[in-house]
Amino acid sequence: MIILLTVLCFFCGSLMFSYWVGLMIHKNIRTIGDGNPGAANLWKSAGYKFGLLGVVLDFLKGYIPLFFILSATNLTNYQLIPLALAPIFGHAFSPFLKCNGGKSLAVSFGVWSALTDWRGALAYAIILALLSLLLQLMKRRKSLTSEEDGRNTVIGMLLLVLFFIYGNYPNFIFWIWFGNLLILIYKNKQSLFASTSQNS
Ligand SMILES: O=P(O)(O)OC[C@H](O)CO
Repeated sequence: MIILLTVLCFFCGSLMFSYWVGLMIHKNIRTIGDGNPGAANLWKSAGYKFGLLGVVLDFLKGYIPLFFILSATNLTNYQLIPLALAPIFGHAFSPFLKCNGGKSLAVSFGVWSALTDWRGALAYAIILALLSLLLQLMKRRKSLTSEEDGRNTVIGMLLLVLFFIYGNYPNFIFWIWFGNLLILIYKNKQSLFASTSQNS
């Protein structure tokens, strides 16, 4: 059953809603900004209404499968590890985009919301907001580059472990966190290793 559910979760994550919503309104978001097929580029190319739609859909494809699995099954903690990582992996390596999917930020929020009763996702959102604010103050400008956003995404996930340690979360949460971190590092590798001088 775990294999079947993992495949189902992977399939949910691989549904590239932001990209497809863009195509429906004749926008190829892969040609916008950093080319990521996520909600931010949908927002940039089609405005906030479509951007929010992309955020919600990409969030729900992580939240809904995990929510139902947690509600309807009695799987043990460690059995949840592949199930939780599958939607994140599905978005990052979507077969619908020839395994070249998105950065998996929105779907990660969905997964953590379901897994931690919103707490982990809220903590991650606060960490990201603080990191962005700090960088904006340091740089004395309003918007961050996509490289800076990418770096914040990874640093924020790294710092999220402090919340899980403080909250005495069980071990399997740390394995999911570690898998999520590795996927984010891989998907943001260009931002992480880009020269800072290029962006300043
Ligand atoms: O990480 P993704 O692919 O869900 O995209 C979300 C945002 O567009 C990233 O800034």
